[in-house]
Amino acid sequence: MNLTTTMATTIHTHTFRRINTRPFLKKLPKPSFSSLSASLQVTPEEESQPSTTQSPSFYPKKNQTLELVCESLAFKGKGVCKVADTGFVLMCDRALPGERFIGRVTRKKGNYAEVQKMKTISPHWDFVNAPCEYASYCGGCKTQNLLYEAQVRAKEQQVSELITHVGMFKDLELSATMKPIVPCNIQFHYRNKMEFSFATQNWLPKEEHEKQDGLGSYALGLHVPGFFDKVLTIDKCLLQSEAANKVLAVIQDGWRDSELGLSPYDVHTHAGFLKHLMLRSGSDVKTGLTELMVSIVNNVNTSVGNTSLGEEEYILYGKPTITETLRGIIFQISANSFFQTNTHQAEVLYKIVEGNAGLRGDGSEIVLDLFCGTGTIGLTLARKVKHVYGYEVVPQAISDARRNAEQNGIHNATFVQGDLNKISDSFGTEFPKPDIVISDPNRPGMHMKLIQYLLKLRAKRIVYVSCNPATCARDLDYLCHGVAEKDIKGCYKLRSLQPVDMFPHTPHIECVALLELD
Ligand SMILES: C[S@@+](CC[C@H](N)C(=O)[O-])C[C@H]1O[C@@H](n2cnc3c(N)ncnc32)[C@H](O)[C@@H]1O
Repeated sequence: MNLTTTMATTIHTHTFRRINTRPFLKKLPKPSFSSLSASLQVTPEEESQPSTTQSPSFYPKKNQTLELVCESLAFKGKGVCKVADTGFVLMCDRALPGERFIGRVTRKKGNYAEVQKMKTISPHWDFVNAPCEYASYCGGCKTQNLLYEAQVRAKEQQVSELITHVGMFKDLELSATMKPIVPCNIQFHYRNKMEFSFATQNWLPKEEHEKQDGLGSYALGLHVPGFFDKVLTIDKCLLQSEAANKVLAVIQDGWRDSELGLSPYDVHTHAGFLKHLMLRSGSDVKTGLTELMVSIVNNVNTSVGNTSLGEEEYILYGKPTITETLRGIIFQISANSFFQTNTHQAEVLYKIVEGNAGLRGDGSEIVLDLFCGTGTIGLTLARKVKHVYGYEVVPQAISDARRNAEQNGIHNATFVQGDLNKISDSFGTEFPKPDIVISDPNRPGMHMKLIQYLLKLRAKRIVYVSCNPATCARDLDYLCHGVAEKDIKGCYKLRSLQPVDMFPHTPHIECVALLELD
């Protein structure tokens, strides 16, 4: 039978306290990427050693080996190398700023090529030993052996480049608006949710073959980057809590037991039963209990895609939700609902959002909370405003948001389920004109229809929270400069742009942008 199952296990653990990030920021040196001049040596395919020939009209051949120096990190954490004379760009996974290495050209794309790292000649400037034994292969963390201060500098640099080149905000305009990145004071065990995949084949790096012998052919772990069918078995992830690691270890010990008859899902044949394991941790403020298993949820997913959550949910043990506390508000979250995965840094993020919202605090303003999830941002603002209207596509998240409002005694918040990519012309007639719009879309950013709606609405302030600086730059460009091909004029001014690091050791970057009517 092609029934595939996602098992979601939720556990209780500690809530982190918010820590002042300012003192750390002062210590961060300014980005210094421009001080490194990229060097590149070209090797003809037939020669085994890299040569020192440089061509001004360089265009690499597939399989060509090159000596390269990584200049900076691009979106998704790939290292950027450039040909000195022509600026031709080569992208290399796991190359870090300052690292000199031999790379092989694997793919040519329009105006850049992809390179695979073969051998490091000299390490990058800020090398540190990665504490995780899987760091060299796992797709979760890619920059663990880059000093954390250098990681955040690289992220800040990326945001600045995207907003200049994609967002078309000029350097001068940007220097007045872009703020230094807010780092994350907790750099390990910060994730309250991790998703692992089951697979029929356990991928092992060559040197690990012997060491891990005996694990069998099945795998439960994280995907090897770039391969939808290769999973690296791991029994401990340094990004999740120690409690979640204990649960993972127990499951690793037992799930291959043939008597249980739980075979992993096979992405090629679509046979098998277990597809994903999601571990979520929360905090129980009432009991203060930690490391308590509160629920096991079986989520049935009949799609053959890689989505982890499907159509039906069965509570196998315990409660349907876990509890989390943010900015003094208690949230109940069900397995299908989005919740910020770094609770500690979500506190920091939401404080920035509130600061940007610039609420008068006299209870007179209307807030529109787009992509509201379980209502987290709207509910943290509700006590200062007249009314919050939240929109979200996932029905369970809307039920959670309504229940969260009720349980926290908040009666001035309305949550509506709806797809913001498919808004009708009448969207917005059901609520009064908002003074402040909060928009927190997922990675694809905002649909053009929504952008057009916002440009017509002309709320005095938009706070745009983004987990993808590329689509954030695009949407800010539309809102501020308009969309020429559609003859739409922009009407906002970018007042501030604040990158926030929510995910140390990974390429992900969060940003909060403040737009005000021009
Ligand atoms: C980055 S999360 C933000 C959630 C919330 N603001 C928070 O901080 O917890 C993005 C949310 O947008 C929702 N979403 C994604 N696509 C959507 C769409 N087309 N229409 C409405 N909501 C959508 C997701 O389900 C998710 O809850």
